[in-house]
Amino acid sequence: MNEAVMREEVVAARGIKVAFGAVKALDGADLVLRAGECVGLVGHNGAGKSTIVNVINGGLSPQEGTVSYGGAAGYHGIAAARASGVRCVFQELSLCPNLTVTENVRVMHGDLKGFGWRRRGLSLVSGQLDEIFPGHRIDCDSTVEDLSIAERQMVEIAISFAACTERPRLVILDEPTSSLDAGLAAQLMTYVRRFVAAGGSVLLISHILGEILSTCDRIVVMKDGKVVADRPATDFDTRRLVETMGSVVREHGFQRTAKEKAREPILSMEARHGSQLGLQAFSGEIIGLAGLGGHGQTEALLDLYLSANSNWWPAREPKMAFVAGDRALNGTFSLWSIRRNLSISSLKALSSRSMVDPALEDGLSDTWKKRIEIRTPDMHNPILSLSGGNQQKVLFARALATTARIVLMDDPMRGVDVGTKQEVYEILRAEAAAGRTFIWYSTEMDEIRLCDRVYVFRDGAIAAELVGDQITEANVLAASFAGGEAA
Ligand SMILES: Nc1ncnc2c1ncn2[C@@H]1O[C@H](COP(=O)(O)OP(=O)(O)OP(=O)(O)O)[C@@H](O)[C@H]1O
Repeated sequence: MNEAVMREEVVAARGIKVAFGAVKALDGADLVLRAGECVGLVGHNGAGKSTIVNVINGGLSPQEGTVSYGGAAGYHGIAAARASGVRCVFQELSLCPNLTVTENVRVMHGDLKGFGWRRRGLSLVSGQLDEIFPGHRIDCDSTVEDLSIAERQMVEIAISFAACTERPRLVILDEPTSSLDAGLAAQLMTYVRRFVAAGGSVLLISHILGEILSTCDRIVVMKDGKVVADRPATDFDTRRLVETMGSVVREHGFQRTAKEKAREPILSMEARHGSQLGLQAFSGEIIGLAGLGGHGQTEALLDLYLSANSNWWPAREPKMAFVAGDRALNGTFSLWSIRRNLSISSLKALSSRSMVDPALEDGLSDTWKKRIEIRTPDMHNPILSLSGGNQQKVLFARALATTARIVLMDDPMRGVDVGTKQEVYEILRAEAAAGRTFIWYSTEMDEIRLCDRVYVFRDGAIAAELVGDQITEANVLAASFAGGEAA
């Protein structure tokens, strides 16, 4: 018997079937997690990853199959999972926005009670934050809605790993680094390895294949509700992983454009916060905003957007479209259908005599459903019936479907699978070649490398402008830290 099989079973889900109406979210999936291992779970958007997490977490009862905790089949549910030491950091963050960080610890840890709980909760979460993200600057007395999306993600991760009366045995991390910059993501992965070395178990779900390959001991690949591979991580490299997921690795032979300077910029932002550098965008360029997360990139995008649009009366033909990064907060209309979520920014083009033409609206939604493969049987279904990555695709389609000449993107690829990302990159290239301009904040270096020109942000200001071959990870990192010199 090999070592993995001998290790103690923390959770085992076998033969799991879950259907939502006509959609078979899980179609006989197996997933076994053991102590002392980090398992990577990958698959295309809608493959069933979050659904199997909900089953393991006890929040969803399967129509068929069994779930056992600690090797003993028995009661299944949230309480059983919790009692077995299962904790989960959800893709759609679940902190209460109107409570402080410490009060959220109290909500998540029912055993934190009695006199002095606030003081104990504060030291629990701040200690855990220090351990996972040394050097973080989160004030645990602040209200969650005042934190950035990255800080909220960090807090939720810290609360899940924190041991109040009992240590967690299995922590499920569903897209934990989607809002973290490379430095914070690396800190988290280092901590995950420490937790696993001490006997803990981690299930890591991510579309960033590099972190799966470098952090996990075993990788499980899902496709259309089934597990199609379950092997040691050493059996995979990026290409094999992508192919097992059912996508094809494409080489990007993008030709960077050198269009600037000769013409008038179509957009500019003055230098700020003591920097000498402002931002200029020319027609047909893809401009990247890089740097450590939370250093003013999102604020710069919002300022650019508000410089051309009213924030209370939407223009009928806006000059700029905006793809929001925090889809739950300011991206999706959660009570609307997928189709309405997609068409909302194109109403003028879809209207005749001031009335929206349903046939045109259906045409638009069918076109984009095919173009970026929105996985749903019916675009009239509610937006929340989509998996997270598919919701993000709808936000993308909403912006690209407009006639806006400039598209601002606030780290828009969060949770989008690798196959779709490649499709979207090609759409961006084609649209840029046709004259559209993209200003793209991304926390992923692979995306920053696809840009024609990059502005690196530091402390709210532009610290460096990199063009063409200057766009390297080393130069971005050097400019991201005070005293660093980009080559
Ligand atoms: N509450 C629901 N109602 C209807 N369909 C649902 C519901 N939840 C999930 N689904 C469907 O089940 C399938 C699996 O979704 P799931 O969220 O598990 O995918 P995923 O692999 O986590 O995707 P992603 O990478 O985008 O997060 C999808 O087709 C999704 O649309």
